[in-house]
Amino acid sequence: MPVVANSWPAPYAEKPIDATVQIPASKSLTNRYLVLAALADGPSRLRAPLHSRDTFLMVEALRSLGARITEAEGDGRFGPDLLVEPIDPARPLGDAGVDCGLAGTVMRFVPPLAALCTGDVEFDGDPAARRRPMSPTIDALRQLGVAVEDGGSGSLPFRITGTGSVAGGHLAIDASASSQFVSALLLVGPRFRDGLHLEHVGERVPSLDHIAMTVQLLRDLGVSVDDSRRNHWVVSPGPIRAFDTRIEQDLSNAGPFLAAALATRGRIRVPNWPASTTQVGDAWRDILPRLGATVTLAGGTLTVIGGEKITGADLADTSELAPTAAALCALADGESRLSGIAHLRGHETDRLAALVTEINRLGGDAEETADGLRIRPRPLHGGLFHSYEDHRMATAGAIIGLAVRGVEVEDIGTTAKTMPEFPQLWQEMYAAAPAPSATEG
Ligand SMILES: O=C(O)C1=C[C@@H](OP(=O)(O)O)[C@@H](O)[C@H](O)C1
Ligand SMILES: C=C(OP(=O)(O)O)C(=O)O
Repeated sequence: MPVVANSWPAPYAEKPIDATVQIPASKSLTNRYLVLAALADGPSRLRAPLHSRDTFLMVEALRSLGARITEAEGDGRFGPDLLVEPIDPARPLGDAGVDCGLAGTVMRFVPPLAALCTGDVEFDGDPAARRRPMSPTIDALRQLGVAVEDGGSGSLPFRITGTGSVAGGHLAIDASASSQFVSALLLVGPRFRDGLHLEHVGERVPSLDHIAMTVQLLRDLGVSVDDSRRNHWVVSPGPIRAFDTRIEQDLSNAGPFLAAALATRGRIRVPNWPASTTQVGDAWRDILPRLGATVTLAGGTLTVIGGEKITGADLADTSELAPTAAALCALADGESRLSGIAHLRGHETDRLAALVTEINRLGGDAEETADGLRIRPRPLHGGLFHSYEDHRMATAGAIIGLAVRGVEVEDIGTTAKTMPEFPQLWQEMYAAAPAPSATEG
């Protein structure tokens, strides 16, 4: 029986798990392609896209700005394809409202798009969304001559009044709190009259891989982007080509499943691993061997085999992979340092504080550093792992629960943000493990 309401007893693996898993599509790719389709020069199709809370919120946001989005039967295991007819910036909006939920991609990517429309758009989100950094977006739009009413808060909620066009040109922002401030403006930049020369001023920009993904997608759709100068991005004005594309599975969300190989000394296979990709989750191929796993990519299948033990490691710039990596480090037999992730304090929750609190609650030894975490080995025990409305905290708890008896994860349903199927897929993976023998456990 669960120890508290709304808690999920994490499956504990008596034996090594040996399973093949299929992961739903990438949130970052799906939501970028949705925005690009809404701005494209004709109708587009997303094949096998992600269907999760964050993509649902994006679809609804784009519909409220006038995009027509419908479903069509496809061959994806996790839901239908999406057909998108672009927005017409000249068509006046009625009273439009955008619910951002807790989705960074919605709260950062949609406002510049609303600025291109004609009319008022009200933005709000979950209570936790009001705590996420937004002022670079608000400042950027004002620099571009767009009216934004935020009551002086610099955060959600706010209202944008679009006039149907944005001149664009040079724009300086501080994107040190999130790469999404850069990606958001680049995605819309080709539709500004003069294009966009975006300059970052401030501490270093985090999650650069996500900006590289944005640049690559724009180029793939015929947009000229010059990113040859550090902290400068120049986007030429011009059309965004309509497309018909298949969305890769989410390699970041593959992480918790791959981690199961390390946590249980097992073996996990993920087929259809892309041969080349812009997803940050491809970095699992570098990270997991440093934690003691053997990783091979052959015939399009990534295979991860857990070692006898998880080794500690120094891992830099793990971005959204950090909570998964931290869960493994909490199970390691050596010290680990995760650096370059100070900005995780502004994610779904303050992830550095949350990880330290929850790992230590289970008996672990984790502490915050200026820009990350230090985790030392100490035996863990069962208990309640809080998820803070954060999908990656919930999956971190599930990973620890594989190796530590009696872990319960509070609100596993929060995984619906990017992977509503998580509890089912986790159970399927677990059920694929050899049954425990009568003499053990
Ligand atoms: O553009 C994107 O799709 C994302 C960018 C990153 O944001 P930050 O730069 O805030 O880390 C990442 O952590 C987030 O999960 C998704
Ligand atoms: C930081 C994340 O999400 P968001 O897109 O809401 O920023 C994440 O998924 O780890």
